[in-house]
Amino acid sequence: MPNVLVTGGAGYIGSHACKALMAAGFTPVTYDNFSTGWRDAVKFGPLVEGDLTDRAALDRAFAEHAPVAVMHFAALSLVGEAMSNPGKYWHNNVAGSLTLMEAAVAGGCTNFVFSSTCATYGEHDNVVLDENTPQSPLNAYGASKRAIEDMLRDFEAAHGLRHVIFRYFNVAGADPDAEVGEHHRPETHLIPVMLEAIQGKRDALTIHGTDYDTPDGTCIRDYVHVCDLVDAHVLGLTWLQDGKASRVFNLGTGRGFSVREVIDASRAVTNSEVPYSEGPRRAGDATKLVSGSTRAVEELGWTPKHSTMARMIADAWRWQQTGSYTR
Ligand SMILES: NC(=O)c1ccc[n+]([C@@H]2O[C@H](COP(=O)([O-])OP(=O)(O)OC[C@H]3O[C@@H](n4cnc5c(N)ncnc54)[C@H](O)[C@@H]3O)[C@@H](O)[C@H]2O)c1
Ligand SMILES: O=c1ccn([C@@H]2O[C@H](COP(=O)(O)OP(=O)(O)O[C@H]3O[C@H](CO)[C@@H](O)[C@H](O)[C@H]3O)[C@@H](O)[C@H]2O)c(=O)[nH]1
Repeated sequence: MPNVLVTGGAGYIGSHACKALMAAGFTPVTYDNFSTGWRDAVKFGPLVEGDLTDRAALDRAFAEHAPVAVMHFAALSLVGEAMSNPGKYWHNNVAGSLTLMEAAVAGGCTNFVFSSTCATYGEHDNVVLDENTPQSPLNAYGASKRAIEDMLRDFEAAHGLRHVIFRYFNVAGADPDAEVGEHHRPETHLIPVMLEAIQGKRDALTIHGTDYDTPDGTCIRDYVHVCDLVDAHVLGLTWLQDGKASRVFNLGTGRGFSVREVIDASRAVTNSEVPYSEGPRRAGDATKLVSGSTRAVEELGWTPKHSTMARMIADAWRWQQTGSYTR
C-alpha cells in the first residue's frame, strides 16, 4: 500500500486521518513529536518520532518511507497561547512547515495536503466566507496558517510542490468506534469542555461572551464532524494523484450554531443538565464564522455524512465515556 506521511498523526484530527487513509488503501506513516499528541493514538501505521524543525529526521523519513504525499496536520493551535506567545507559533508552525516543505521537495514528494483554518479569514461582518474572502487573521495562530499557505504557493511556482489547502471550520465529534477521539490537554474546545463539565471532570463551562451581535449574544461557529473532514482529505489526495491543479477548499457545512444552541443540543443528546456560567469575551474570538462555500461538495465530490450537531455530540460523548489516552 502506498505510504502517506502524516505529520501530527498522533493528534486529534491526524489520528482520524490515519484511520481513513488505512481504510482507503494507504499506509499512514505518522510523523510526530508528541508535543500535544498521544502515543496511544498511533494505531493504523508506523511511527516516526521527530520534530518538524528537524531537517535531518525529515530527510530520513522521506528516504525510508518514500511517501506518495504529505498530509500536514502538525501545528500548535491554541488561540490564547498564540496571542501571549506568538514567537512559539511562528517558530513551530511556520519554520516547522518551511522545513517540512524543503524536505518534501528534496525527497521528491510533491503532493501536499495542508490543514489551514477559517481563522485565517478573521472578522468579516455579515459576509459569506468563501475561498475568495480576503484573509485578515485576528491572531498569530491564524497568521501562521496564512503564511504557510503563501509558502505553499511559492513552493509550487519554484519547485512544483502541488497542494490542496483545507480551511477547516470547527472540527468536532469522534470516531464512531471510539478507537480514537479528541483529547487535548489543556482542552479548550467548546464541545469536549461542555461534556467534561457534564461528567463533573471539570468546573462548569464558561460561555465566553454573551454580548456579541448575534441573535442570542453568543458566538456562532460552523461545526464539521472529524470523520467527514478526514474523508475530504482522502478526496484531496486523490485530486492531487489525478494531476488536478492546486486548490483551496473550505470544509464546513454552511450552518452556524451559537454557543447556546450547542449547549441546548448537548442537553438533549446526553439527557443531562449542562453546568455553565456566563463570562467575558475571549480575546481573539470572531463573532461569526460560517462557511459560505460548496466548492468541496461540487468539485471534490465531498458528501458530509455525519455532521449533524446531534451526531457530533453523540460521537464525542461516546468517546468521552469509553476512550482516553494515557501516554
Ligand atoms: N481542531 C480544530 O477545530 C481545528 C480547526 C482548524 C484547523 N485545525 C488544524 O488541524 C490540525 C490538527 O489539529 P488537532 O486539533 O488535531 O491538533 P492536535 O494538537 O490534537 O494535533 C497536532 C499534532 O501535531 C503534533 N505536532 C505539533 N507540533 C509538532 C512539531 N513541531 N513536530 C512534530 N509534531 C508536531 C502534536 O504532537 C500533535 O500530535 C492543526 O494544524 C490545526 O491548526 C484544527
Ligand atoms: O469553554 C468555552 C470554549 C469555547 N467557547 C466558545 O465556543 C466557540 C467555539 O470555540 P472553540 O471550540 O474553542 O473553537 P474556536 O475558537 O472557534 O477555534 C477552533 O476552530 C478554529 C476555526 O474556527 C480553528 O482554527 C481552531 O484551531 C479551533 O481551535 C467560541 O465562540 C468560543 O468563545 C466558550 O464559550 N466556552
